[in-house]
Amino acid sequence: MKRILAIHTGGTISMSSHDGVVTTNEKNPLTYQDGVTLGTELDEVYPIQKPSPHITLEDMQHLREIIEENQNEYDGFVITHGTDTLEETAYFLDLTLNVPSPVVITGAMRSSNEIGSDGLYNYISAIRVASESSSENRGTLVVFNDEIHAARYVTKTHTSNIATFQSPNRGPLGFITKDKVTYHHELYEQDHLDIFNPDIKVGIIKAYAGIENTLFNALLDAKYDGLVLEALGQGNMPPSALEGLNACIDAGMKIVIVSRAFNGVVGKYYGYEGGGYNLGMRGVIFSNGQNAQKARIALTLALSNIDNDEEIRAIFEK
Ligand SMILES: NC(=O)C[C@H](N)C(=O)O
Repeated sequence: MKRILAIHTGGTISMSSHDGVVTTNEKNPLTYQDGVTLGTELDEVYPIQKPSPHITLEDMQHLREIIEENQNEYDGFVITHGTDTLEETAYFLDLTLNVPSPVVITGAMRSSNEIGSDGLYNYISAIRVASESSSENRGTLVVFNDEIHAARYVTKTHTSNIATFQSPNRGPLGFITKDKVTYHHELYEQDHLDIFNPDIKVGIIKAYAGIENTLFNALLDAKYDGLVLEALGQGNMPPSALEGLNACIDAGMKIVIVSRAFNGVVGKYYGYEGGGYNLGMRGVIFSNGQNAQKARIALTLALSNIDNDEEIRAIFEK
């Protein structure tokens, strides 16, 4: 029998709806007493009880430590989590953990007492995935609505639909049916970034037509170490913000560019003022496959661990 540790952290999966308003419960009502019917010995702990917009990088580090401390006692780990920042926690754990056992995160879009609540179903699916030997050495997995996604690529795509978690450009790693768990993608090579330095500050700025320098100057004044820039299209910026952006580059702030567009790649493509080619020639890093919030997790950890520019670049430019 596989030994599974479920770590509950809060989120809608632990909440209830009253007169149409979803509220937190002081005590998480989520539990599954019948692990044995899934062929598991299930232990449940409740170290955090927060809606996921309240989750911090320190909470993510705490979850990592719980898993590392218990890695010899359990064969797999399940985390239940709010969906708003679930992908950030999943990616933080994916980058920092170095354990072969499955680590599976899930949550719910409908709270515990709503009709069609997806919480218990997703939880049981996550326990099943965490109990499978084929889930080992795959990094952190996100299980939702019968699909298994890689932490690196998955994102929340809908504010309320239960099929919200998708991996744009990639698709799921596998799926869950009534009788089995199936993977149709092979393992992918994971980065491992051991140290989390809570003093590293990385912000996100989203580009828009006519964006001003002020946002960049604010990060500069607050001495941010890094910036993830959600640029336009294939990685271009309006000229109106170039003075601020260049001041950040000159000050040594590490800049990673992702796109405001949902699909496709960024890179040194356009040679006009503010175009990606020109920005690339100034040394910015282009990130493909990660959205801004996940590039921020990766850049925070990269700056915590590495002081070599090319090694940092290699984390993103795969
Ligand atoms: N579905 C959810 O869990 C959303 C909720 N606001 C949370 O992330 O905590």
